[in-house]
Amino acid sequence: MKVAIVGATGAVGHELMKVLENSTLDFSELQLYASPRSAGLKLPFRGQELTVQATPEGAIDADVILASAGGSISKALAPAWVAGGALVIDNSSAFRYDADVPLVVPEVNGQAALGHKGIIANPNCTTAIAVVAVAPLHRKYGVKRMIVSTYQATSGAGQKGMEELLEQTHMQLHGKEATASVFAHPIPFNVIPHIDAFQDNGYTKEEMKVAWETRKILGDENLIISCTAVRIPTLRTHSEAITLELERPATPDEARELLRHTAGVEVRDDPEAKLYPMPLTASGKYDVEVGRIRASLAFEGGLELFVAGDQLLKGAALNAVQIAEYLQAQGALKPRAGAV
Ligand SMILES: NC(=O)C1=CN([C@@H]2O[C@H](COP(=O)(O)OP(=O)(O)OC[C@H]3O[C@@H](n4cnc5c(N)ncnc54)[C@H](OP(=O)(O)O)[C@@H]3O)[C@@H](O)[C@H]2O)C=CC1
Ligand SMILES: N[C@@H](CC(=O)OP(=O)(O)O)C(=O)O
Repeated sequence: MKVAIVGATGAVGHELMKVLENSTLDFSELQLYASPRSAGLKLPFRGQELTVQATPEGAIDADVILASAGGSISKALAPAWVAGGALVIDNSSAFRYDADVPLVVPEVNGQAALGHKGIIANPNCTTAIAVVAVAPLHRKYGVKRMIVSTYQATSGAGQKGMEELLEQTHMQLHGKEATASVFAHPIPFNVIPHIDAFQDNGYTKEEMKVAWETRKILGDENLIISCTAVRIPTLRTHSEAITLELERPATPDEARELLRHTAGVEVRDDPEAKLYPMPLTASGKYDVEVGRIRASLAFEGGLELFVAGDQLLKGAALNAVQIAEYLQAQGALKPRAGAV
């Protein structure tokens, strides 16, 4: 089984290599691709040095391609990768809303990927983190309405997002004015309620992705979802305050018990002991932290929660590798016929 990463030098690509290093996925070869400027760069993997290649225009000799070079690259090249026989697990938003492309979080709807050839889409990071916690509650209590406020790290905008936070913080601490380039305004000591483009309805595209993609993953087009997405000056991990109106009432204890037995979730919920989800503790972790679980004052029988998930992991690299691991474990991932 040959695996390729396209976008290996980026923020998600870096995490893909780390996750693959410790993955149970059975593969014999890893190929790394990025833009021509990175060609020749050597990156360590399992005690070896792998050379980054410029991404070719056509097919890639790999069985699984983990794509994380942005939507325009995926849109332009994924059809050729699929024509070459590869299964493409795409981190970009290019194909997420196509009816014939499954949008997958393995713990929630892994079966949607079974028997599928071609492209499998990895969800938006904010959405993936939220659904890990919300899916079991939806299954048991029926979510009617979901209101989300996000606190999103700068690495959501890639490597250059983290660099802008660090450089601008240094400048501001030295009394120099910081000019925004990646973000709409200077990010240090600030919060910016603007992620991705504003839509005609006044929401941003990031906010609408949470609504569109949560409905697709949970398979429930009736779910009412409203999100406010905010960029904050942290390096990694997205946090989210989530309010749920439920069809059948749930107590915080019942929700805690259910979430304690949910794959991909770590219940971190002991306010007296100052234990709750935070980027400081969730960064680098595979599980999504869930805490501050309490009865909602806004919706009778509903719940309030706070989640923190490393969006470079569960929101991107980890989820993509977990899709491949899941398919292999189900016997649904095989080398291409005739491949050498
Ligand atoms: N950051 C996040 O939290 C999340 C990101 N995603 C998605 O993952 C994708 C990657 O994001 P991220 O890692 O953050 O971005 P980065 O900007 O950090 O990395 C981009 C990667 O794409 C490569 N690349 C750029 N242009 C080309 C090109 N013309 N041909 C081939 N490769 C190219 C870059 O190579 P080089 O270094 O050579 O320029 C680099 O490896 C995006 O689609 C993003 O939307 C999804 C979920 C979460
Ligand atoms: N938009 C997210 C990261 C991201 O790349 O999302 P998407 O894969 O939906 O484009 C953020 O800025 O935090």
